Amino acid sequence: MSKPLVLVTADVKSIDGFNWHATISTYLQAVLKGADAIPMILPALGADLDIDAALDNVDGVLVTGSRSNVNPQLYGQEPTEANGPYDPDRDATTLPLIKRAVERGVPVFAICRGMQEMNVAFGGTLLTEVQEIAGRKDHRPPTSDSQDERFRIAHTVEIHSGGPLETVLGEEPFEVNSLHRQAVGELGKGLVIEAKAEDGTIEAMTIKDAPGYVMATQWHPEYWVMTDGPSKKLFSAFGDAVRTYRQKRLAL
Ligand SMILES: N[C@@H](CCC(=O)NCCCC(=O)O)C(=O)O
Repeated sequence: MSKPLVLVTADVKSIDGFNWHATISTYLQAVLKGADAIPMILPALGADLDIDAALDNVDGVLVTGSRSNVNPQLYGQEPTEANGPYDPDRDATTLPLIKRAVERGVPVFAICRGMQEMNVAFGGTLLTEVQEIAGRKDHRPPTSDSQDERFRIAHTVEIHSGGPLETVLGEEPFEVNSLHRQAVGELGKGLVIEAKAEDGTIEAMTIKDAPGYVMATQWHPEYWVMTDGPSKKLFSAFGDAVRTYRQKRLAL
């Protein structure tokens, strides 16, 4: 069978006076090598993009992380300069993309900002500056020029029993990296917690009764996908889901 195609979401970056639609190559490499699929960057063209037409031709969606934050207006709060940077074109693309992909049963894997977007897309809220909330730990990366250092293993995650994450990774707690200052607050409609950090931060989610595979992690399995067991298993499970979806899609 030919290789499955996976849409990878893009950030909008201003470079040399132009808007570029880009993502970090570790996400693309993880789709290519960890899921054995072809990554295709979906530009953040918002309402100009026909999301259903894009989804008609693919087998999965990877919603990437990003330093920008989801605009709080999208979950009923006020934007502030301190809470930024924002990326309105990305928000206008990823929120409808996630919603439609989940509704249609297209496999979705959402990472970090991607998981936060999934929660907002289904009506949930986000907490901001988690490190300032009583009882919470600092989930931000260290300041370093070394990405290996920034994506270092940072804390333990405990898996909720009986869910799809336990099916993929087993029941034992495991270690993850951590590069965020926001976190899931009130859960969106249908969202189910799959894992938490020791300080109660929601670390993984799926969606109850979704017609297709859905997984979201607050940590970054793409970064260590070639060397870390749980990261490998997560991308391999996503790859299996997109291959199964492709078989069905091409048989129609
Ligand atoms: N901005 C949000 C989402 C965090 C996220 O996706 N982080 C990826 C950052 C990658 C990097 O810093 O290189 C938040 O802060 O919670």
